[in-house]
Amino acid sequence: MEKITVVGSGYVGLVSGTCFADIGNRVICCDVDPFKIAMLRKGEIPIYEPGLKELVEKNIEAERLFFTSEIGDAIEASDIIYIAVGTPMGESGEADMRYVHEVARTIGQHLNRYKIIVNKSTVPVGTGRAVEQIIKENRKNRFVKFDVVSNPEFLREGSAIEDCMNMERAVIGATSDEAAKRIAELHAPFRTRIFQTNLESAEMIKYAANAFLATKISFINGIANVCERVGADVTAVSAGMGLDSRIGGKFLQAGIGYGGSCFPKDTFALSYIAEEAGFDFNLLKSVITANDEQRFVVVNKLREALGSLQGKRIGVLGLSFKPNTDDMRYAPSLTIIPELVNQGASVRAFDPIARQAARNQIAEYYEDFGSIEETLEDCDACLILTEWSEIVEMDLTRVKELLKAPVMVDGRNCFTTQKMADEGFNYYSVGRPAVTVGSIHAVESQTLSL
Ligand SMILES: NC(=O)C1=CN([C@@H]2O[C@H](COP(=O)(O)OP(=O)(O)OC[C@H]3O[C@@H](n4cnc5c(N)ncnc54)[C@H](O)[C@@H]3O)[C@@H](O)[C@H]2O)C=CC1
Ligand SMILES: O=C(O)[C@H]1O[C@H](OP(=O)(O)OP(=O)(O)OC[C@H]2O[C@@H](n3ccc(=O)[nH]c3=O)[C@H](O)[C@@H]2O)[C@H](O)[C@@H](O)[C@@H]1O
Repeated sequence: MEKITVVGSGYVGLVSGTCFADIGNRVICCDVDPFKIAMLRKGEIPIYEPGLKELVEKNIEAERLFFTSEIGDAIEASDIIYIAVGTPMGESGEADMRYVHEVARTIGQHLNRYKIIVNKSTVPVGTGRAVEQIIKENRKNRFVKFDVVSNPEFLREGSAIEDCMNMERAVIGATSDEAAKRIAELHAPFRTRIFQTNLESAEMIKYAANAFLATKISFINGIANVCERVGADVTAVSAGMGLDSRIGGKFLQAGIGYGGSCFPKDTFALSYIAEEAGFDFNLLKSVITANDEQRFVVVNKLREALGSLQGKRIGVLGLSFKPNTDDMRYAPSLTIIPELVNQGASVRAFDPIARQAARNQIAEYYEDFGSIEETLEDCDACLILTEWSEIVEMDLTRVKELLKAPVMVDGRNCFTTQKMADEGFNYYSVGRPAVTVGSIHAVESQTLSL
């Protein structure tokens, strides 16, 4: 059993802190936001993440998980301090390090005995060393020792607990072998692979992994754009490519580009890091530009389907950047909906969970509805932006009755073209031939084992 304090009770701090408690440690999650802490103490969860509420409640009850805004006291009471505060995008695309540095100062001021300081936030190379320096400058007793470890987080929103409990690997970079060993042992109940390296490489692995995944997405979106023009089907192309184990089938889903709290900011941050280091990372810059442009693919398809958007009413289904989260950070809907309005359309929109979060950001651009039925009534077209299960499983016959004409633009390729042809839709998806009522469709692709 380790005594752990997690500083920052946002997405990562709360999920990882709860998971550390669940495997038998005593964990104090703290935050500068007193309202967040007050909510958490009552078992109320400030974010939408499947299974998190139950796990928090279980560990509060078991007296393994605690919440406080007395950060100094929490640090003094623990032996391992995780830093899990935000590193948002700064003005020039760089990671804004002010919160990490502030926490390092607080840790220095409360370093009452040996501690291991572990950085979980996504940070530029050199941050571990900077944290070490800040703690040294702020500690009251220069004989009190400490180590700094980089242990980046790889969870995904929407499947965060599953990702944490069954992590594919834990990356650990440390200033001492003993500290690395102790953090590796902390991960033993997760039965995961440990990859130990130096501080700098551990910090870089996180950016490299996110940038590579973002590259895969922009690449397949580029292939999708070619597929449409030459009569190929990107879902078949991804499936066929993915059968090669050197490529792998994951993160090859074409659509409206990546969003969320991390890929957009981390690709910018890595591009900035490269530039500062004297390397013009053109490939990564193109990934970012391609992603920005991909948003507008669905707007163009709506124009293709409807002629002009002037005076048209569009029913948008899904607002969050992906299903199973209410996170609206860099969600494609934030760009697409205002563009529809700029082009003269009026927008009605529905999201099963992110309604409030979306309203906080772009309320002036659309009318918000509580169901798919209300949203689509009398619309000229339906536009899918997030593949929530409610949306993928909706009754298409009913959708057709609600719309003025059976026009659907699908930014997430939720349905097969065959199904939409059978249902009688004019269906425009990403990287696949458009379906128009009465058109003939080829047999779906399949893998045969001989
Ligand atoms: N959200 C995600 O899915 C993932 C995020 N990450 C990385 O983890 C880090 C944290 O991300 P999120 O949890 O999404 O951020 P978040 O914005 O949800 O939470 C950050 C929390 O830190 C608190 N905070 C700020 N300054 C503080 C201070 N001085 N003392 C105590 N608390 C303080 C804030 O009040 C906030 O509650 C970022 O570097 C992010 O890139 C890594 C993997 C996944
Ligand atoms: O550093 C982070 O914060 C996290 O960023 C991503 O996780 P997350 O942003 O929660 O979500 P993903 O499932 O990776 O999806 C990101 C975006 O890419 C899009 N995407 C994903 C996969 C795909 O094939 N195609 C595609 O367009 C999604 O719709 C979404 O907008 C990474 O997957 C995590 O490993 C990482 O820890």
